[in-house]
Amino acid sequence: MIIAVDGPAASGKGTVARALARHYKLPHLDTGLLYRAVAWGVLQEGHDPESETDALAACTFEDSLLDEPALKGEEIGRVASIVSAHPLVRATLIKRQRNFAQQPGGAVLDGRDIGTVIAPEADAKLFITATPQTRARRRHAEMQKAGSTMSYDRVLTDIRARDRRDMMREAAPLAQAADAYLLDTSYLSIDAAVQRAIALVDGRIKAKLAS
Ligand SMILES: Nc1ncnc2c1ncn2[C@@H]1O[C@H](COP(=O)(O)OP(=O)(O)O)[C@@H](O)[C@H]1O
Ligand SMILES: Nc1ccn([C@@H]2O[C@H](COP(=O)(O)OP(=O)(O)O)[C@@H](O)[C@H]2O)c(=O)n1
Repeated sequence: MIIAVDGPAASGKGTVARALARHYKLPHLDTGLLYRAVAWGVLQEGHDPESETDALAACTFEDSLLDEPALKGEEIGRVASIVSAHPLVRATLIKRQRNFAQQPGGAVLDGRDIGTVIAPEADAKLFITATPQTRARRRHAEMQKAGSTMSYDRVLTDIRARDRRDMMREAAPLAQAADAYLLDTSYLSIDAAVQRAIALVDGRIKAKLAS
């Protein structure tokens, strides 16, 4: 079974995807980490994220880089959204994601284009969302815990800028697949969001078995 989980920054898609993977005993891939790894490589070299050639040169990296805690930073997320708009960067990272999705037994993947491009054949697709203010509050709390002093207003501005960039780009923009369930987590606790996601996936499995 392949489960595709997409959505904007700090919507809770990673939290839901990890919980689904645990529940259905499936491997999970946070595909945002791949773009973050490219961003990391570009910054390490002092290269320009707006340059497709520079970004492409950072697409070859060891899997171990994905465990690097520094990839989680907000600045890396911002640069990831710049490098991820380059079509050749996306094309280079596609195979890795498709191989993961198509492994025997299935997988859960979360990102921006899983239901639309990476695994359009997924058995269940969720599009997780929340208001920009809710997402900024969550990201701000996370950052404060990690020692950041960035203001809530700045986090909100950055989230809106990232939404715009991810939705407006030509290559695989952030979009809800036509057959994805929309799950708005703005007013749901983590537990409630996870229970709702499991119910939606169970419903999809039952419908598939019955058809
Ligand atoms: N429904 C929710 N209610 C409150 N906090 C949440 C909820 N879902 C996720 N969070 C918190 O918000 C932050 C961002 O969640 P995460 O799953 O990493 O988002 P994403 O993967 O979409 O960027 C985390 O600190 C997470 O614990
Ligand atoms: N499948 C994906 C995943 C991430 N990305 C890009 O990578 C950036 C970082 O993604 P992420 O999922 O790690 O970011 P958060 O939602 O966790 O903040 C996003 O802003 C997207 O521009 C993408 O283009 N396609």
